[in-house]
Amino acid sequence: MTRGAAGEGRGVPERLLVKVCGTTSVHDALLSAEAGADAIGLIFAPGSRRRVDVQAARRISLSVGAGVARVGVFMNQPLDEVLRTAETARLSAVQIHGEVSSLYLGALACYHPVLRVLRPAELAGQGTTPEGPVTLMLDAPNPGSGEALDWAALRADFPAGAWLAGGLGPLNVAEAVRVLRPAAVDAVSRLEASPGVKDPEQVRAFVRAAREAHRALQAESGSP
Ligand SMILES: O=C(O)c1ccccc1NCC(=O)[C@H](O)[C@H](O)COP(=O)(O)O
Repeated sequence: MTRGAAGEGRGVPERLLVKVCGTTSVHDALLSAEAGADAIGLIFAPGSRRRVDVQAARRISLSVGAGVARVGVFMNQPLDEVLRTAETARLSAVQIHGEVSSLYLGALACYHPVLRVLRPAELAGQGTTPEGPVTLMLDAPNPGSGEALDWAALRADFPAGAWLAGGLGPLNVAEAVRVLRPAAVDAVSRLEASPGVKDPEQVRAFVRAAREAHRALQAESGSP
């Protein structure tokens, strides 16, 4: 991955990962996998309309196999709950929202790759997302709300190597990729027919638009 200081002369990442979040069924997991997604998100955060139970998540994870990353999404949940869920649901990474300590993140990172979610107001001064098991991810203040961020305003502070979420969909992902050059894009609301149920056309169009945008950036910059 090409990295650099936040904002300054950011390169084009070698790969753009695409994550389709809020998967609640084997049917939708296979749809995302067939559309070419690199990762699916399984939400365990309390109160989410897309929350999935651990046994259903396990069936979903096993259905897509090792070729698609299974990211468990948690919000202010105890460490032992996250670790037990990750094991039972066969997660390959955990995404952590909310107020947690660096000790908590460090302990989790001993066992699983961690996506640490930040809101726009927390971005300043983060620098580059660190090499290693904790990767930064920018999301809207109200996750899963479909609210898009002001990418141009965040450009100077967006850490190289970070993931991007927040109101992304087939119609705007190309612009977000062009402005912020994230290492990965993640979406849920704009890919749904109803909460927790995917719209196949939107999922396919999102993956396609993200890939095309990344290819165009690579071509422009002369990267292979
Ligand atoms: O989607 C939810 O219901 C949710 C609830 C609580 C914590 C996280 C949640 N979603 C996490 C995601 O990774 C979403 O894909 C991300 O917030 C983007 O959502 P959207 O803006 O709706 O595309």
